[in-house]
Order: sequence, then structure tokens, then C-alpha cells
Amino acid sequence: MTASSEHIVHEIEPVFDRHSRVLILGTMPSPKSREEGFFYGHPRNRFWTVLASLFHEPVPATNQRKRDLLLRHGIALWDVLASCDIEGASDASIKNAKPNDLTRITSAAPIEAVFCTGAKSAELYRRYCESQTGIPAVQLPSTSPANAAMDTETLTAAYQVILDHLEAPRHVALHVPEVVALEQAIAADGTSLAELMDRAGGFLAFYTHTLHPEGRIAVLCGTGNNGGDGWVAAGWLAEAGHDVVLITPRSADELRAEPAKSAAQKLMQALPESCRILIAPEADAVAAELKAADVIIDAILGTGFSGDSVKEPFARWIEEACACRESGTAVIAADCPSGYSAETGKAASPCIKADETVTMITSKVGLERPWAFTYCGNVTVAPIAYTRPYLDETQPDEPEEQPADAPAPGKPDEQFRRPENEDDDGYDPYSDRPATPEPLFQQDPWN
Ligand SMILES: NC(=O)C1=CN([C@@H]2O[C@H](COP(=O)(O)OP(=O)(O)OC[C@H]3O[C@@H](n4cnc5c(N)ncnc54)[C@H](O)[C@@H]3O)[C@@H](O)[C@H]2O)[C@@H](O)CC1
Ligand SMILES: [K+]
Repeated sequence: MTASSEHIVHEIEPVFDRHSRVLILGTMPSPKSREEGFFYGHPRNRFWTVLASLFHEPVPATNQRKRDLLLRHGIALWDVLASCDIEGASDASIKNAKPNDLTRITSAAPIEAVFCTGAKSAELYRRYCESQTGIPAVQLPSTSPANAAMDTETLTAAYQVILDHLEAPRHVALHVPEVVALEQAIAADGTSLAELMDRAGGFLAFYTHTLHPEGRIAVLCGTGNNGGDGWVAAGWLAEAGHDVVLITPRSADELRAEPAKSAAQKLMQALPESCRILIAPEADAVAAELKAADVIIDAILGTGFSGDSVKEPFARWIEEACACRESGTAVIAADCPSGYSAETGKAASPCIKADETVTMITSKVGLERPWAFTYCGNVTVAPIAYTRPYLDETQPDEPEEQPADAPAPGKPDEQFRRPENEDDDGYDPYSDRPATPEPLFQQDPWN
């Protein structure tokens, strides 16, 4: 060990579960990562920026969000080394290396590909770990600030290869009480409702900003938690450089629903200059603000709405927003369009017609009705939590739906229906029937 090197023992737990399909490995957490208690913790390391951009998500800001992102996409994350002597974060200085036992992950998860984030981890993996796992590693470029020559776009393009091994996220449509129960269960396990709202509003803003990187945005907020998503999104969009006006019937302090009230108060405590708040404005003032906007975010009513009609002042706000959309203003709904039942798909009078709906956590049955597009436009699920463990328990995979006139399985509807795989000669290439060997030579007919 040299004077400036230290003996380091890896103390950050690996991230994986039984759905992880890809394993990403570095060498050893840097001093900054050890301080943060999580992988790639240096603010200038681009690992999280690259992953977020691969999945079109906001860059995760906390360790919990980073862990969540990995698990949602089926990625396991660890390092090759369990301990070594190292100078700072210098891979080149590594001596006395002891590898981690990667079978801890490969025996529990269906890992089909291993990626190393840099030359040193790939070299150490080949030397110490490949024989344990039996899976050769693909070397990816390092995301560390030391690899500054490579820009983030090039890095992201190199990391695309990971996607070939991952499954597309499953979208399950739940009933509204099931969504509420799901959020409660996630909150009971440590991701609070306030945190879920922060992620919901953050994703709503990220999605809006991706579609409309510039322009003036009006956010219509109701008094429930759907409004809370709007308060969070407004702050985020103002920070991202938009001119934002938030329209609400009540001040932050007068709201009653939690976590919406706390989210609104948090925005008021550090209100960005480009975010104006209009409290209970006259109908004409609302109309003028909506007309001046390039994008309207509808965060008036979400899953808490039911009924045949919408009360004032929201009814008028909805009518004004619909009129603006007729003249070309984009409308993006938070969770579901206001006035539209996320449970039944019934549209009240009046009802928002949106170009896009960013629905939180998972889809809802009302958003899957055949006419939903008229009100919801494109529906995008905001991936605000890792829901799979909860849904695996409560939602066993349904058998594929058969059309009403489909024959019962195993009972052909016609007497002479042929097995599906049979070809014109009656040979089924996929059956287990052993092929009858053909004679190699025909017998000489003259003998
Ligand atoms: N529970 C949570 O932690 C999370 C909730 N989220 C958001 O919270 C929403 C659900 O929040 P809430 O349960 O508070 O319900 P909503 O905010 O959807 O609706 C409740 C509000 O609607 C008003 N309302 C009901 N019927 C009305 C009518 N006919 N006319 C006018 N106003 C009417 C009520 O007075 C109440 O203020 C979701 O849609 C989602 O956007 C997300 O932030 C994710 C996390
Ligand atoms: K809404």
C-alpha cells in the first residue's frame, strides 16, 4: 500500500431482485459515493443522467429514486470488488483486490447480460468474476468526470445496448380504490405520499417540458391532491425557464388535502420569480391567462372526482380551457382529464379534452375505455414507484382474452379442423411425433 492509498471495504448493498435481467458493475464506490451511501454519487458522474435519458425520465435526485429506477427497469447494480487498496477514486491505483461474490445476484435473478462501466471493472471482472457467473461482460465507457472527452450524448448511445436485454414495462389498469390501496401500501413501506406527489408533479413537468421546451404555461389547480400535482409541476417548470401562472381557488395555507397543502406551502416558501400565483381570480382574468398560454396543465380534478357535473369555479375554467384548445393551445391533464371519471370513463359536463394525459403510478380502468382517447389524448404512465412487487401479489397474470366466437381450447369448432401447425402434407413440424425415417436407397425393383 502506498502512503496515499487506503484500504477500502465495499459497504453499499447491491440493488437487485428476482426480476433483474441485466447486471451493471463498476470497480469500487468513489469517496463521494461512499459519503452519499450509494453508487455513482459524484454530482459530475453521468451514470444517472445516462440511465434517465435511456428511459426518458427525469434524473433521479435521491438514492431512493435511483434504487427505484433500477428495479423498475430490471437492472441490478453492484461493483466487482469487495475490498482493495486505492488512492482516492483512481482505478489505476487499485492493489490487493478482493472480488465480490456475484453469485449472490446471479443465483437469485435471471441475469442474462453483464455490463462493466469502464476498462478497469471489465478487466477485474474477467480476472475474478467471469468464472463465477459464466457470463462474459460487455465493457461500456466510463461515466466518470475523468472521461470528460466523451459527451453525454455519446455515452447514452453506447449504453443503449442495455435496452436489448430489458422487458418493456407492463401497464396494468387498476380500479381507483385499488390505486389508492397501492399508494397506501407503498407509503407504508417507506415511500411517503408526499414523496409520491413530488415524483408525480416532477414527472408531469418533465413530460410537459420535453414536449414543449419553451413557452408560457398556465397550471389550473383544484383543491384536492390532483391540484397538489399541479403545484409541484408549476415550481419545476418555472425552474426550467418557463413563464408559469398557477391558478387556484384557495391559497396554499387554505388548502386542506394532504400532501397537496404541504406541497403548495413548499412552493410558496421558495417561489421562483417566473412563477405567478393567482388566488381565486375573476373568471375573465382566468380566461385571459389561458388565452395567453401556450400550454395549459389541467390539475383541477383527478381520481377523487365523481358525479355528472362539475361545480364552479371549475366548470368555467374547463370551458375556457376547451375553447383555448380549439384554437390550438396544448392541454396536458394530470392523472385524468378533469370531469372524466378514471373509474367508469364517464365524462361529466363540462369535461376537459386533453392532448396528453400523464397518469400517475399506473393506468386506471376508465382510461382504457374505447372512447377514452377523445378526452385523454395520449396516455402516458408516470413511473413514480416500483409497483411490481405489489401488483404481482394482487394481480395474477390474466389469461389472454379470447374473442367471444373463439372455439373452446382443445375443442375444434369444426369436425374437420386441422391442427394449426400441420402443413399441406399432414406433417406437423412442431409435434413430438418422431419422424419416420425414409429409406436411404430404394430397393432395386428388377431384383
Ligand atoms: N394520494 C397520493 O399520495 C397521490 C395522489 N396523487 C394525485 O391525487 C389525486 C387524487 O386526489 P384526491 O383524492 O384529493 O382527489 P382529487 O384532487 O382528484 O379531487 C378531490 C377534489 O375534487 C373536488 N370535487 C369533487 N367532486 C367535484 C365536483 N363534482 N365538482 C367540483 N369539484 C369536485 C373535491 O371538493 C376535492 O377538493 C390523483 O388523481 C393524483 O393526481 C398523485 O400525486 C400521486 C400521489
Ligand atoms: K386533472
